[in-house]
Amino acid sequence: METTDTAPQSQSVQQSLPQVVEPRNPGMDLDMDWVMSLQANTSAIERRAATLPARRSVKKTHQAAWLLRAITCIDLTTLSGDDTERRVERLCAKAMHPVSDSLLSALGVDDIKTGAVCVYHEMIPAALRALEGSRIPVAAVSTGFPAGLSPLHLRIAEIEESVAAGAAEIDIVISRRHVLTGNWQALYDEMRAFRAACGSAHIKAILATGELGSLRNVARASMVCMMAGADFIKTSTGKESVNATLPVTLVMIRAIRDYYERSGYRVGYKPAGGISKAKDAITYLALIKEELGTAWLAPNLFRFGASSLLNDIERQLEHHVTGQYSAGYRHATS
Ligand SMILES: O=C[C@H](O)COP(=O)(O)O
Repeated sequence: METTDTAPQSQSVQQSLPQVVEPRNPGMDLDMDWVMSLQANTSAIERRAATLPARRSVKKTHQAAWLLRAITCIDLTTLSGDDTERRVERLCAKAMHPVSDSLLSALGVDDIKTGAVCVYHEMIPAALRALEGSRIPVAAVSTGFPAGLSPLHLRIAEIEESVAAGAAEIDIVISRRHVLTGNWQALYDEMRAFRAACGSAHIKAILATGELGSLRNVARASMVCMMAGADFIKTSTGKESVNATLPVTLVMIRAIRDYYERSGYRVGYKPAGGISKAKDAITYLALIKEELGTAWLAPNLFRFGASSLLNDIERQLEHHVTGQYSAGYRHATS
C-alpha cells in the first residue's frame, strides 16, 4: 500500500494556497496530426484506475488538511428543474461557511470557502446577491446544458447573457456528435466561438465523457478543447448515466499534462457528477498530485463539480475532531 503522507499544505487552507496567477490558455491552431496520434489503452488504464483507491491511504494526521483543501476546490452545485432563489441562497450560505465555526477553530483554521457556486442562468442574480463581498465566483452552466442541442447562435447568446449577468465562469457542453463522427474541426470551431463569447469569463468545457463512446475519443476531445482555448476541461454534466470516473480522469489529466508540456499552459480539470464521498475526493486529489503535481492542487486549476460531497467532508471532519459521526442530514447543503 502506498501512503500519501504529505498533506497538500498546512491547515491554514485559504491562506496557504499557491497564489500563482496562471496565464490563461490562449489555445492554438488545430493540430490534426497531434489529435489523431492520441490513443488510449483502455485495459491498462482501467487496471491502473482500479488499484488507485486501495493503493492510497492518507495518514490520519493529514486527512483533515486534504479534506479542507478539497472544500476549497468544490464548485458547490445545484442544477435542478425545481431550483429556487431560496435554495440558491442556502447553497451560497454554505459556500461561504462550509464548515461550522466550532470545527474550524478545533482544526485551527480561520476561514475557508468553496471554489465557486454553480447554477443555471436564471439563478445567477440570486447567487450574486447572496455571495456579495465573499469573492466566491458564480459559475453558470450554458449552451443548452445538459444536451447542448439548441441552435448554435442561441448557445452563443446564452453565454453572452450569463457573462452580462455577472457569471465569472461558464460551464459549456460540447456537441457530442462532433466527437462521435470524428468531426474535430467542427468541435474546435464551436469551442473557439464559445471561448470568444466568454470574453474575460473563464470557460470550462464539459465533454460528457459518458456519451463519447471510448477513452480514445475522450483523449482527442480533451485535446481539441484545450487547443481551442478551454480554461478547464470537465468530465460530465452530472446528468449522463455515467459521470466522473477514475479511468476518464487518467485520460483527461494526461492530456492536460501533454498539452502543458507542449504549450506551456496549464489547463484546469473538473471531475463532476456522482462524487459524494470524502474518501473519493482524497483519491482524486492524490491522483492529481501524482500525475500533474502540486500546482494543480488549487482552485484555479482543480475543481470538483458536486452537490453533496461537502456534506460527507463535513461529517468526516467532525469525526476527525470529535471521534464521532453525526447524522448526514445535519450537514445538508440545500
Ligand atoms: O457539475 C456538477 C454536477 O452536476 C453535480 O453532480 P452531483 O449532483 O452528482 O454531485
